[in-house]
Amino acid sequence: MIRLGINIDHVATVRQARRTIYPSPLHAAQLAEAAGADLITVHLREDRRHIQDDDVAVLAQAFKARELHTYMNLESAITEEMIAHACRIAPRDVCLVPEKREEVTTEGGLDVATHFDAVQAAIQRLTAAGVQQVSLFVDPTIEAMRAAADVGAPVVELHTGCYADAPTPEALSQELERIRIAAYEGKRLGLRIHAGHGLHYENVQAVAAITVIDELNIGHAIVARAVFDGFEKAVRDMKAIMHQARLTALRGQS
Ligand SMILES: CC(=O)[C@@H](O)[C@H](O)COP(=O)(O)O
Ligand SMILES: NCC(=O)COP(=O)(O)O
Repeated sequence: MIRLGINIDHVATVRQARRTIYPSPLHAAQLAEAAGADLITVHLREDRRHIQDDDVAVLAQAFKARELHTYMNLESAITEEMIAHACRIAPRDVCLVPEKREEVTTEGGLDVATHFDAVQAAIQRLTAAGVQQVSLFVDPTIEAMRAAADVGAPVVELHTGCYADAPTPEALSQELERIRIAAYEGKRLGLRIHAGHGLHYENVQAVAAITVIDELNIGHAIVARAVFDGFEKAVRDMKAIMHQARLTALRGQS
C-alpha cells in the first residue's frame, strides 16, 4: 500500500512566526505517527525559515530512543554545509532538493544532468554515512528519470507542484499525464517512485491512483487542515483518501 510521509515543516513555520517554543514539531511527529504516518519528513532549509538544526537533532534523538517509531526523511540542498549536516545526522532517508533563497516554496526539481558530479558525490557520501535511501526531488520528465538512473539514485520524488498549481482542468490533466509517464518510465529504469509537493485533500486522489508510486510526502495542506480539525484527524483523513484512491485503482487493474 502507498506510504504517507508527513512533512512537519509548517508546524515550525507557525512557531518561527513568533520565535516561540510552540507548536512543537516533535509533538506533531508523535501525533502523525499515532494517526498512521509511515514516515516523517523535514526540510532543513539553508535559510532556516522553518525547521531548525535543533528540531532535526531532537527528532533524530527521538527516533534513536524509539520514542518515534517510523523513520526520518531529511530534505537537504546539495551544499557542503547541508550534506555534511545530513551525514552527521544520518537519517534513514535523505531527499536531495534544489533551493533558491528567495523562493516562497520549492519551485522546481533538481537539474541532475547539469549537476551530475555533485549529485553523484552527495549520494555516495550519504550512503557511506549510513543513509539507507537517497532520493532526488525532480521534475516529472523522461530526461530527469534517465539522469536519476544514470547518476545511481535508487529513488526519485516527483515534484507535483505544477500539477497542484495547474490553472485549468486541461492543464491539470496534462500535468497528471506528465507525472504518470515519468513514474512509469522511472519504474522501468529500476527507480523507486515517490511524489509530493502541493498535494491536498482534493487533488491527491489522482496521484495516489498511479500504482507505481510508493510514497507521497505531504505537509502544507495537512498542517493547514489541522488548524481546524486537529493534527491526528488531518493525517488520518489524508491517509484514508490516499488508500481509497489506491484500492480503487488496483481493483480497476485486476
Ligand atoms: C521539497 C519540498 O517540496 C518540501 O520540502 C517543501 O519545499 C517544504 O515546504 P517549503 O518549500 O515551504 O519550505
Ligand atoms: N517533498 C514534498 C513535501 O515534503 C511536502 O510538500 P508540501 O505538501 O508541504 O507542499
